[in-house]
Amino acid sequence: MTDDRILAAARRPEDVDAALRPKSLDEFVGQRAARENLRVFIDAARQRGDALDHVLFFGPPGLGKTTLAQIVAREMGVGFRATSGPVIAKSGDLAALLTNLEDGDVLFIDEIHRLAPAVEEVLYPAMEDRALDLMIGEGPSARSVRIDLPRFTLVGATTRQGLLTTPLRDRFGIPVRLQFYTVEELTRVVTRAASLLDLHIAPDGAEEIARRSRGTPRIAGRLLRRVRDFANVLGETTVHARAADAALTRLEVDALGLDAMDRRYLMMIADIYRGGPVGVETLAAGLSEPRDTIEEVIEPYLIQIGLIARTARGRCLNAAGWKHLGLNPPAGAQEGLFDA
Ligand SMILES: Nc1ncnc2c1ncn2[C@@H]1O[C@H](COP(=O)(O)OP(=O)(O)OP(=O)(O)O)[C@@H](O)[C@H]1O
Ligand SMILES: [Mg+2]
Repeated sequence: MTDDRILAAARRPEDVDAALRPKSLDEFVGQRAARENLRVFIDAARQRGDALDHVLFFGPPGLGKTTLAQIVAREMGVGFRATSGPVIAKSGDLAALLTNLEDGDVLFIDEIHRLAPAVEEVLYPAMEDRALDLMIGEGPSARSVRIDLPRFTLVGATTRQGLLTTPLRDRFGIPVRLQFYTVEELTRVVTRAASLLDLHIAPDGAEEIARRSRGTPRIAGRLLRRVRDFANVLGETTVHARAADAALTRLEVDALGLDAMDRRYLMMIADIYRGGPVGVETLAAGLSEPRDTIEEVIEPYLIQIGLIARTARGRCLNAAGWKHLGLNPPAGAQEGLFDA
C-alpha cells in the first residue's frame, strides 16, 4: 500500500535519483547550517591532511542523506564505499569491508540503526582507534589480536536516530540533523531538476510542485516527473501553475501536498477517535500499516506542518488538522490543549 503512494518518501526503483543528485556542497540546495558546518570541517581536515571525523546524517527519508554522504567523499577527494546496516550480517563481513578500505576513504553505512549488535561491537574500536580486534582460536587458547586500519571516515545515515545505541551515537564527531525543506528551497530544487530533465517550467509551476512535495526533495523530483508526463500528453511546452495543479490534483495530491494515505490517517483520528489522543499501535492496526511507516514516513511531516501533535498519551488532531479535513472538532475534543 505505502509503496504505491506517489508521496511516499521512500526511494523507489523508478526514481533514478542519481541523475538529479547534486554533486557538490555548492550545488546542494537548502540545509544551510549543515552545509556551512560541513564546509568548515571538510576544509579543516583537508588542511591538516587528515581524514574527516565520522559523520552521522539523520532525518526523514528523501531529504538528502545519501546525497550528502557522496558529496562528503567527493569534497574530501577520497573513495566512497557504500553498504547498509541490514546487509552486514556477520562481524567478519564488516571486518572485510574495513580492511579493504584505502587511506582516507568514506565508508557509508545506510540504515545504520539496523546493524546487528555483534557487528556494532566491531565498529567501536574501528571508529575510535582505527583498529580491529580479532579473536584468534577458540576456547581457553583464544586470544585477541589488534590490527591497524587505514584512516577512514564512517558516514552513517538513519531515519531513526532514537534507535541508535548510545555508544554508537557518541562515536560520531559530526552529527547532522536534516530538516524538511522550505517551499522556496524546494522551488529551487524543482527548477534545477527541470533543467536537468530539459523541461520548461514557469516559476509559478515550480512553486506549485514545491508546495505540494511534503518538504522533501525526493518527492519534488517524483512529482515533477509525473507533471511532465501530463504536460507531454497535453502538448504543453511550458509547465505553469495551472497545469501543475491539474496534474497533481489528478494524482490526488492535495493543496498541502497530502495524499490519500495521509488523509486516511487524519480521518481515522478525527472520525473514530474524536481527535485523539490515540496510540500509534492502534492507528497502525486500523490503517494496516507498519508502525515504523507511520512514525517515520507519515507523521513527521504532519507534525511539522502542525496538523497533528505527538503527546505522551498518543496522537491528537490539532485545529489545523480539523480545518484541513473540512470538519469541526467535536465539543470537548482534546485538540485545544495542544494548539496553544
Ligand atoms: N538539497 C538537495 N538539492 C537537490 N536535490 C536533492 C537535495 N537533497 C536530496 N535531493 C534529491 O532527492 C533525492 C533523494 O535524496 P537522498 O537519496 O539523498 O535521500 P535520503 O535522505 O538518503 O533518503 P533515504 O532516507 O530514503 O535513504 C535524490 O534524487 C536527490 O538528488
Ligand atoms: Mg538514502
